[in-house]
Amino acid sequence: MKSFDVVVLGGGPGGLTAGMMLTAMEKSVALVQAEHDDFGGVCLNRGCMPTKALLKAATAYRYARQGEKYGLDLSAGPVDLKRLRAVADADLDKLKGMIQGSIDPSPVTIFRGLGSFQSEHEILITKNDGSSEIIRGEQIIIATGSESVELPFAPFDGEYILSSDHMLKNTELPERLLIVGGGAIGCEFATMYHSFGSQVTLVEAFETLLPREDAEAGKALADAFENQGISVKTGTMIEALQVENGQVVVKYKGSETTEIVDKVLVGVGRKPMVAGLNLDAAGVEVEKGAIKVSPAMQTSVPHIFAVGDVTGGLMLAHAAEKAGAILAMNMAKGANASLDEDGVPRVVFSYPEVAAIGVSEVKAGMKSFTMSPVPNGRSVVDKVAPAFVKLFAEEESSVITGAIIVGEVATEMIHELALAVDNRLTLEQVGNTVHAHPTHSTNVVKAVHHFQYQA
Ligand SMILES: Cc1cc2nc3c(=O)[nH]c(=O)nc-3n(C[C@H](O)[C@H](O)[C@H](O)COP(=O)(O)OP(=O)(O)OC[C@H]3O[C@@H](n4cnc5c(N)ncnc54)[C@H](O)[C@@H]3O)c2cc1C
Ligand SMILES: NC(=O)c1ccc[n+]([C@@H]2O[C@H](COP(=O)([O-])OP(=O)(O)OC[C@H]3O[C@@H](n4cnc5c(N)ncnc54)[C@H](O)[C@@H]3O)[C@@H](O)[C@H]2O)c1
Repeated sequence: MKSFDVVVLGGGPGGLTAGMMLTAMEKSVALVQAEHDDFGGVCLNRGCMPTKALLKAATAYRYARQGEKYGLDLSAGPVDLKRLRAVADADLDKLKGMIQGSIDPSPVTIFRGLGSFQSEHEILITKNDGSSEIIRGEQIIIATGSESVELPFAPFDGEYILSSDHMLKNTELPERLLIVGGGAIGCEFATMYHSFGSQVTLVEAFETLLPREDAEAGKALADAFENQGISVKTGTMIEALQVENGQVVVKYKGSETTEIVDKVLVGVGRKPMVAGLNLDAAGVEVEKGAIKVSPAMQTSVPHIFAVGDVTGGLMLAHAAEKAGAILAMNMAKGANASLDEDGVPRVVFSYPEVAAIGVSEVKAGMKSFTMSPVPNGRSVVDKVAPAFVKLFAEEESSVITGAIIVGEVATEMIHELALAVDNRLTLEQVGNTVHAHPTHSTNVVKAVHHFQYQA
């Protein structure tokens, strides 16, 4: 039986980062990746990157259709999703090549297949062709990611009731698309398909979109969506989705009216990928569907660790990657460091974009300030809505503890506030920093100044 210092299950941002760092620190590492994805995990194969490639096409298409606004005569024919997907695939191939380029020269040992526990040190790897082998790890990292959650009354069928995985393979533009769930997936796909020309209805159970974020920002996003023509139904639950004659009949809870759509995307969250791991064979405990870990990512079995989406919490690629790096250092140096989730930016690539850092509500000893969106030079010539900026700070010290921005390039703008939160910078320090003209970021400094001088 082949034996390694560390066996890593899952080659997404969390597992790949941890595995490659441990290899660089001269551990013998086996990286086990299921055959249905290439290295890069959900993020590269069916998450962050294909969605962002298609959202870029959506932005280009939106600009082309609004050429007149800029004094341009542009013509935009209908969208061919097959062609867009082929372009996105070429991007993904480049990115996969870059990952492979870092794996190839490294001494890491690759296994392709599904890993599962045989005992607390042994992993069975089963390939699609049925062949299998068992390897041993002195230590083991579980980094198997997550999978889409289904609606109990309407399981995925891949044709009408779709997960984000299905939606990314879809090559037909639905005339009417219902999206269930106003989280990151719902808002990004609403932007994508609305831009491509579908009639989109976005349904969220809570009263605001992105309900884990600040409610005012969620409302600002919903208003922007409504102004564009996306139908947003917050505080709304669906009772039934019935496929009839090639369409889906949508029945809302507490209402007699029904709606007919062509396809439904269900984006109601993701759950840790623990199925099939045979965790009982190793005695690894699960809590609320996620692998139970200490802040330093140790499971209930001391030599087994878990990182990324499979641990629940923030399901973000950069969080998994950073946690993977911390875990690798912990394992190599016997340390106990943990990921500070307050320092992880949370961004949504909708139109407008939403980006947040740190706290999302006023806690004891804190104050907040919401700046009404004020047009500036950049927003006027770009012909876009000015950024909504909300800031949170400690009452006494004025140290910035959180921020949320809704607007053009918010996902880039957030990083100065991430630096502020991470380094306990004050409103004064950020306010004294000269911001280039004309940029959207001048609204951040304007918000800081208003916050400093408010009554
Ligand atoms: C549509 C969509 C868009 C997203 N967009 C963004 C974004 O823009 N920004 C962002 O930060 N995050 C985004 N995310 C979330 C991001 O993809 C995840 O948070 C991130 O990929 C988690 O990394 P991970 O390493 O924990 O797991 P994953 O990336 O899920 O990787 C785990 C890998 O392990 C493999 N695996 C599973 N079980 C086994 C097994 N038994 N044996 C071997 N291999 C196994 C899986 O096939 C997978 O390839 C998006 C997610 C989705 C679904
Ligand atoms: N840009 C990004 O970083 C990005 C993009 C896409 C996905 N992701 C990650 O992927 C994960 C999954 O995304 P997601 O959007 O599916 O999950 P999510 O948890 O972000 O949002 C799901 C939403 O669905 C709502 N919901 C749940 N059940 C519902 C129901 N029956 N009817 C109506 N609404 C319902 C919830 O209230 C919630 O607002 C998230 O952790 C997210 O962070 C990140």
